[in-house]
Amino acid sequence: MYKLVLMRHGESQWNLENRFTGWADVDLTDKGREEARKAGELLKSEGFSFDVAYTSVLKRAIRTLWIALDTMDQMYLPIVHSWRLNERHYGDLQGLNKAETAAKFGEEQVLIWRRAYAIAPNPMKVDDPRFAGNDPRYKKLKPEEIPLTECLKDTVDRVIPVWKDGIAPAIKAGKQVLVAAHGNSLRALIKYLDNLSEDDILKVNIPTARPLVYELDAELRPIKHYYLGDQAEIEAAMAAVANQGKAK
Ligand SMILES: O=C(O)[C@@H](CO)OP(=O)(O)O
Repeated sequence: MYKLVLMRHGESQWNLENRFTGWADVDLTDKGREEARKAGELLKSEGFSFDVAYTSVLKRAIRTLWIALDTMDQMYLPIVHSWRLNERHYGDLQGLNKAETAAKFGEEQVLIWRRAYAIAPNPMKVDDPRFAGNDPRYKKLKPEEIPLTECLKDTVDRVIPVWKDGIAPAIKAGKQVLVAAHGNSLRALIKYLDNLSEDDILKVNIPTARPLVYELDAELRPIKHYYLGDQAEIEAAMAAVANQGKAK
């Protein structure tokens, strides 16, 4: 039996401000840093120790990983950064307030933009200053790999190669892997691992900086999964994520 730990980043500035984030490179709040520290404490107290970590190229996930590894006294770990683990690109919505968008376009429309499997928000324009093609960290990507918007299906398609070519072989080689990423890139991985239907993944909301343990069989099929920590707190944090798209 193998174990894999998935973790969303701690609270970011735009989580606090309730803004669509996607590929915007927003940092953690003080609370987010504290959440990452607590996650590291929890992992340490539960006896976890890792051999390699995977993360995105966005600082909220990277910093969460650094803080957790620092807390675990595992800063020496090799870290693989992959753009494929970035948050789902939110297209033209990036930067907008979720509640204000719900008040303007309706909660139902915002739920579609946030959680529909195959419907993406309107694309960003290539001459938009927010366009990732202008950012040096993406200069090695093929133009068609740089998103202007994504639905979760698009995110699944670009996350799976880093699973198949990086994370899965590392686990099979006996390495203990920690993945620090984002709400929707982790939902993409979870949809694939658990073979969830489009309806089932719609209801999955991932709380910030809560270690999610997957137990996997020899073929890396999930046996079970569970969050470490106070279950009532985790339930409340998941409900709070779901409610971010309400008009208030
Ligand atoms: O804004 C985002 O990029 C994501 C994660 O914070 O939000 P949501 O849960 O609305 O998909």
